[in-house]
Amino acid sequence: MARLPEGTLMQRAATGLAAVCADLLGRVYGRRVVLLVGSGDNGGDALYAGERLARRGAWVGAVTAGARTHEAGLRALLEAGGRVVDRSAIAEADLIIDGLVGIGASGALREPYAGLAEEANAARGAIVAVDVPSGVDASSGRVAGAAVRARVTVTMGAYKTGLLVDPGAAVAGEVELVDIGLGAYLPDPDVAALTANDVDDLLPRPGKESDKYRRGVLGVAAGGDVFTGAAVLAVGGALRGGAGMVRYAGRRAPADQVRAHWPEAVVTLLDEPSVEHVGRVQAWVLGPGLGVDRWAHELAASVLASNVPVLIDADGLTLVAEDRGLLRREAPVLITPHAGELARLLRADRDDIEAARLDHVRRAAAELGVTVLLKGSTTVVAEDARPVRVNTTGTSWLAAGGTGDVLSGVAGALLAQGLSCYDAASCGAFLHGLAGRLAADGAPLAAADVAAAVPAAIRAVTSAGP
Ligand SMILES: NC(=O)C1=CN([C@@H]2O[C@H](COP(=O)(O)OP(=O)(O)OC[C@H]3O[C@@H](n4cnc5c(N)ncnc54)[C@H](OP(=O)(O)O)[C@@H]3O)[C@@H](O)[C@H]2O)[C@@H](O)CC1
Ligand SMILES: [K+]
Repeated sequence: MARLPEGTLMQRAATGLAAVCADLLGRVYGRRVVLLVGSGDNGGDALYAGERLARRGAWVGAVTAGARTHEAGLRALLEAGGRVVDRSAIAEADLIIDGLVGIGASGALREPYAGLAEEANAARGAIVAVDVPSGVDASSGRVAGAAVRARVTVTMGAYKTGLLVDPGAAVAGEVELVDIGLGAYLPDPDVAALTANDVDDLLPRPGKESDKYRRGVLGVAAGGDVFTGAAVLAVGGALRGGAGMVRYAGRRAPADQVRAHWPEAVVTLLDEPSVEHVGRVQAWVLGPGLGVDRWAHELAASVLASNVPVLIDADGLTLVAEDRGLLRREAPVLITPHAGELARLLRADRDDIEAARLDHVRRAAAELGVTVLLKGSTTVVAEDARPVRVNTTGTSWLAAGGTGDVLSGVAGALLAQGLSCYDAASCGAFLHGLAGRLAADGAPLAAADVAAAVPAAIRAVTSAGP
């Protein structure tokens, strides 16, 4: 293992932390920044970030809470013009950096840490927590006593479970990950998250020799007489997600709608509930708006009898919840339930799933032997023996009808282009969440807008650069 010079990781952490603070302040020069500094390296991160802000002209004061203080960090802050102050400075700060404790903490915050956390919460300045909000247990999200309530948490190297699970998640605010270049050396964490660069690396690109077949053909078995729109949205997501070609197979009403909206799609009108004569595809999306009648059940059985990966969503999930035997197949399966659909599949209680999403998504992957993308306020992807991938993009505006159908199309297109279920699900969720943010831009969105914004999301991750 290559060794990094001592302190390199902390310097990278501090640089990322200072950049987020500067963004939040807008103008750094002349602003008042107070550092809450505990006795460990979490305090060291805060001191070095304070040094950087002081060099840019901020007034920076450190409130030291422990019996010891990170010596080199304190020296750097003082040399840059910062100072040690008493706790009365907290109330006047424009920005408070919480470097009391990070992953080295154990149990409820002791004094004077707990009191400092309460004073920071009561102050007018925005709080940026270093690594985790002090008072939150990094490995579980448990809060045993006082805890800092952060506007933003800047976390180092990897997402900590405690930032993703309530009550920790509720006080973490927006979570920003700083890549400190540790990835390869960290022990396999049990949760992980893709960055824009990761998605850029994973996304398939058409090469010179690509034709529409080689780029990947996606079959879509969706839509019924009642929900024709679901088929239109899933096909739209698939076309924007980069499928070389989309074959739609279904009944008259949705087939007419798909044809009208997407002349690019190849539409097969099904007389029988079978996809045997639809032509070759590299993957299927099964279920959005399909219905749950006998015909839909037979069509599901026909799709699942194929030897290519299948993404199952919506009514498709109701069908397999009633007949789990359908999931017994050789080729991979990706399911994309929300909590209610997962509750039916696991014969569990919906509220229990909402309260412990990580546990349930892991359980579903292990018990059903499939890859699981659990939709919700935080979308998570699980596959047996892999870390759960937590999606960091997205917006609450995405809680709108039809957005799930678009996600099915996008993730299905990635499956058809050769990504594994695990990568297709997590890249699909990332792009869909980003497309949602771009489409919403602070206002309500319609599902079709999300599909339309997928290419912009792909351009955004491609141009993010290393
Ligand atoms: N790992 C890495 O690669 C990198 C890590 N980095 C950073 O280092 C952080 C981890 O630093 P760490 O290990 O020094 O522990 P940390 O969280 O500062 O706290 C430990 C101190 O807190 C105290 N304390 C404990 N419990 C307490 C309580 N309930 N109430 C009050 N006090 C309590 C305890 O003090 P003691 O009891 O010994 O007096 C102990 O000394 C990490 O979160 C990240 O920010 C980055 O620089 C990048 C690279
Ligand atoms: K902290």
